[in-house]
Amino acid sequence: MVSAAGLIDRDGRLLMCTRPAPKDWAGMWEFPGGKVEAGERPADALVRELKEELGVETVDTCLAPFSFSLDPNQSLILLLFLCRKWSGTPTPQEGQKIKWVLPKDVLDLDMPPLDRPLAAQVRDYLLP
Ligand SMILES: Nc1nc2c([nH]c(=O)n2[C@@H]2O[C@H](COP(=O)(O)OP(=O)(O)OP(=O)(O)O)[C@@H](O)[C@H]2O)c(=O)[nH]1
Repeated sequence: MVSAAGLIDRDGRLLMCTRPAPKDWAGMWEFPGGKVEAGERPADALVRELKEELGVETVDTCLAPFSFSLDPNQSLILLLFLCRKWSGTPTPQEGQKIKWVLPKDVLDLDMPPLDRPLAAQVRDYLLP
């Protein structure tokens, strides 16, 4: 199971990150996050990953469950939370690129297959 975050800034933009090599889907744009470890709660995993990957701090009550995506074998579950409150400025900690993207532009990015339907849902949710 993987937890990922749609970080939304005050202008309603989404933070997207590239996957650094040699990870799978390297160079593609994804939601920040990572694998939930054994015995870990999904929201706690995401709090940990956001600190590790971006140096931002948040708490589980600021992570709103939004949607999920499944691979064809249903062996990977990608849980997407939305988050509007954190402290610190997102700064790449693992060599990834990051950028703030307007919802209308998010589907223009090259992204892993599980992310595309989630990105479409977030876009529709955020667009007026
Ligand atoms: N973090 C993240 N992982 C995603 C997304 N979409 C997606 O298919 N994945 C997949 O979820 C899996 C776990 O992601 P990850 O590699 O970021 O996990 P991690 O940071 O714990 O990795 P590690 O094994 O290097 O410690 C990968 O197979 C990755 O391809 C996404 O938007 N964000």
